[in-house]
Amino acid sequence: MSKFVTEDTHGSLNFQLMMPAFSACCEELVSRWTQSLGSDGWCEVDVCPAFQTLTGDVISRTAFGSSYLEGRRIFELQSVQADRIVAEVKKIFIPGYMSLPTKKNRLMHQTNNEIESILRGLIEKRMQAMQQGESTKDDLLGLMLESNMRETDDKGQPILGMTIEEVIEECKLFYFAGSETTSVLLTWTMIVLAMHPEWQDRAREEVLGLFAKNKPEYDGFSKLKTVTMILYEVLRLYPPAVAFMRKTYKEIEIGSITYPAGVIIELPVLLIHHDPDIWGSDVHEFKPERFADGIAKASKDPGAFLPFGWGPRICIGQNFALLEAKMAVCMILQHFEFDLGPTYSHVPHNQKMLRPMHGAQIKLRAI
Ligand code: HEM
Repeated sequence: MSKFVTEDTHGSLNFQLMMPAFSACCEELVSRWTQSLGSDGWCEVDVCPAFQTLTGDVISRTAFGSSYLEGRRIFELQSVQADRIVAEVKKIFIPGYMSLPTKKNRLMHQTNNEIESILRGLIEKRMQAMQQGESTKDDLLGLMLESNMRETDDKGQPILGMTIEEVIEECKLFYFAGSETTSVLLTWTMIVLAMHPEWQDRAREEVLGLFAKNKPEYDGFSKLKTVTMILYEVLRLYPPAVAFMRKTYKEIEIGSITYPAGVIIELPVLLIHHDPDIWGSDVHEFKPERFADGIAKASKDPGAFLPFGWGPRICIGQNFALLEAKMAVCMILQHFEFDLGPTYSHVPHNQKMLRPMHGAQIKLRAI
């Protein structure tokens, strides 16, 4: 469980302060794509890696402020590490195997050490700057360290605040949980809007009506009705996390079945999101209008929309992710119109997360 967000700092994240980080990263993306346009005004990009860079940069900037370039390396290493873990999970599970000194396990250990040493360096630098009164606490790292330093100041040692080890774990968790998920959401949004030009036009009309070609403002985001409906419908059809698991800690009855303690139960989000008894016979169609009156009224069961999980472990980054996604969608719609590339084939595939198996080739044209 995330210690940082569940204890005293919960709620002190000021999203408005994060808007410059969101818009700076999105501006870089728009400018990279603009530079790729050919003489005919079009370019084709695989948006999967482009959005991975974008969301990694966003976490980097919001977590580490001006040190975000150093944070980028952590993101690359975490991504490699996640691929290795997924490959291991697919094998037959032998208890204790991961601790054996195999070549792969040694490599994973080395990568982990590298990630931790970059984080430790960033943290030490920041702590020194904070002690000298030079640094702000506007980013996630600053907030976490402030919690750490406050407790060490008052009591001489970190009792209730976060220890450095916990800050490191928290940074790793944010990278892991926050960047791949949001990049997958953006990837499917581009694909679906390329497949449904009528919704692309409606969304662009809304964005231009609110912001014209200016930088999107925080206050305007709450007025984005069409874009919000589109993002929800994308999260319903293509939830990045297709399932989540829980372990019973005591005997429990669910439905008419009694489970003993220690049983792992999987909640199949993808299946629930595609159940015609809950969503209606048009369940497989892209119909953002089902969210016109909000999430609770979109289906027969108000609790059936689960892209961010549910209960005490629900995603703590959901507002962050939706704001980031809105910023990216708005800026892309302001600058480009887009179609599917000729090589795109629609094969949703669950590898770590629900992704397009053969990439997301999109043709863009500046407007
Ligand atoms: C579209 C984007 C996202 C999706 C679909 C998503 C989905 C989820 C889901 C399903 C869970 C619950 C897992 C479980 O119950 O076992 C979760 C947890 C979590 N998410 Fe997200 N997430 C997204 C973005 C983010 C972002 C941007 C951040 C951070 C900035 C983040 C941070 C976390 C953390 C720290 C947890 C663990 C919470 C805890 O256990 O206390 N997520 N996310």
